[in-house]
Amino acid sequence: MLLATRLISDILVVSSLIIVGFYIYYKFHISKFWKKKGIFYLEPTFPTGNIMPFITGKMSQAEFFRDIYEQHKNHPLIGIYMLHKPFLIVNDPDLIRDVLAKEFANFHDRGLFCNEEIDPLSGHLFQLPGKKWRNLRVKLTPTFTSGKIKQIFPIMKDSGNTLSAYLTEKAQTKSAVDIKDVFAKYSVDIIMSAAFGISCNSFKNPDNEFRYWGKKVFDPRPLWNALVVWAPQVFNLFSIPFTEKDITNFFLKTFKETVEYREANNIERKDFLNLLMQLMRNGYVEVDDNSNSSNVAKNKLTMTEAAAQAYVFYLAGFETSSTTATFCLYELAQHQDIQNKVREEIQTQIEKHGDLTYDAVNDMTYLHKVISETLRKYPPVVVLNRICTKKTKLNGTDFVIPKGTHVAIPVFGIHRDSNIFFDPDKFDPERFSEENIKTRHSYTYLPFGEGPRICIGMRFGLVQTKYAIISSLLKNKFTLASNMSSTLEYEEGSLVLMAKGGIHLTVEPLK
Ligand code: HEM
Repeated sequence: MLLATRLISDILVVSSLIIVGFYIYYKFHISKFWKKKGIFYLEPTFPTGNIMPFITGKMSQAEFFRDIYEQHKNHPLIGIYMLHKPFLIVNDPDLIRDVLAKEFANFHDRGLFCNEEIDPLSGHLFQLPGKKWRNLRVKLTPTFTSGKIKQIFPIMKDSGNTLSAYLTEKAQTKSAVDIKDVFAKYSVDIIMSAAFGISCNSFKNPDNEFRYWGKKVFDPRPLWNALVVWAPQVFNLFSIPFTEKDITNFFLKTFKETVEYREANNIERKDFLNLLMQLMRNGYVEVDDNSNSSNVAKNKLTMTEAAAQAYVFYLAGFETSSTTATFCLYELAQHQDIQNKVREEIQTQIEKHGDLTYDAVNDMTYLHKVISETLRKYPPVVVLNRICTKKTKLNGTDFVIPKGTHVAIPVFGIHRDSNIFFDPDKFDPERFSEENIKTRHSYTYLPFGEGPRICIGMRFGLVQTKYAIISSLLKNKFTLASNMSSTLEYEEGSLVLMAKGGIHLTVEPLK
């Protein structure tokens, strides 16, 4: 008994000493990093640095960075601490261009968790660093050409028709719909069909397992999501995967089964899965007819590597596009004049092209402005991340960014900056007229990121989002449901910008 008591008190003394030691180290060494560098910084608190509000889920990542940006935007650079790690927020558009493009060679990675051994699905384009990322990006780029997307377009049309039929039925009774849920069904159907070759039919079968896993992947996990971005070394340290085991098993199994089925039955279908199978078989994607690049055999993808890419198409493509379509319709429901103008353009282009073709969608220039403005006001990815891989002096500053420094670009804050976008809370598609675009620095509008690591699926995401809006508006009119406010709160623990409580709209047939 006496021995046990002594042991406990020894443990307490040792732990207290460790905590006090770490506190002193934090207070007098770690937290002095930015001060010593002469960079404007926010005073950290032990042990979480500056990120307490979103580790505890009190604030969304979007609002956290927007508030810092808004309060200190006169500083081109701001130093903050994520736990014990110094992070550099870059506010100035010229410096942002340096990080994302000019000095890309020193900022090519995002510094996120990636460990294919303990988490096989983490080995995808978004999270991979260095040479592995570069090689994969080269291989995957031909997957997203305009020609390839045109080939995949019929998959979008199928899902668009199902979406349209669903909304038309709801309109008969002038019902309120949770539009985020509706667009999530539409997007999951497209991406599961295009990347995994699976037909989900989420409208007829809302509880299908693909919807279930899709929801699970995006369940808000404030601490987990904060760690993967801001302190990914925690996962390596304890050998824990970021992706939950059952999610990994599900996606790997689904991918492998479809690949084996297609191979056994010699099935060729125009979709991403087919292109990933080409990368497994040959190491390259067959180029479009009109392209002059050559098909040179390169390293082939393994089944797991290819599955990780299908998974990232799902991850990066599903939530971003459905969120954009949701916010877009939310704004159109509040601006009937804009809604009518979009609908008129849709009808005109369908008449001109004789059908709702890929080219007709691309000719809808007003719709493009409307989606661009939606992505300005509600960028799904609120912060861009990079890590400095070689010490770099940024142009026009005396500051040398040390190797290993994490960099954050506060997209949401910049998009809502009244000095850049006058009256930023106003929804105004004309901000994206050719003349108005020319008046702005090109690095002040970053919904898809920029530079060599820009979103690879941008074209696909835009067409998918536009098709959702077209399918919704053709026969129906939308207004805000009675329980909806014209101001929104955002989900705290979410990786992408998401409205709290969903977005509810009333749908009725066009007169
Ligand atoms: C409206 C829809 C979308 C938005 C707003 C969006 C936004 C973004 C952003 C901001 C990035 C980071 C760029 C950077 O760090 O500079 C990104 C990267 C990426 N996106 Fe998208 N995205 C969308 C749709 C898609 C779709 C449909 C796919 C695939 C089917 C996709 C696949 C990816 C991938 C693989 C990356 C990582 C690229 C790399 O690191 O090389 N995205 N996206």
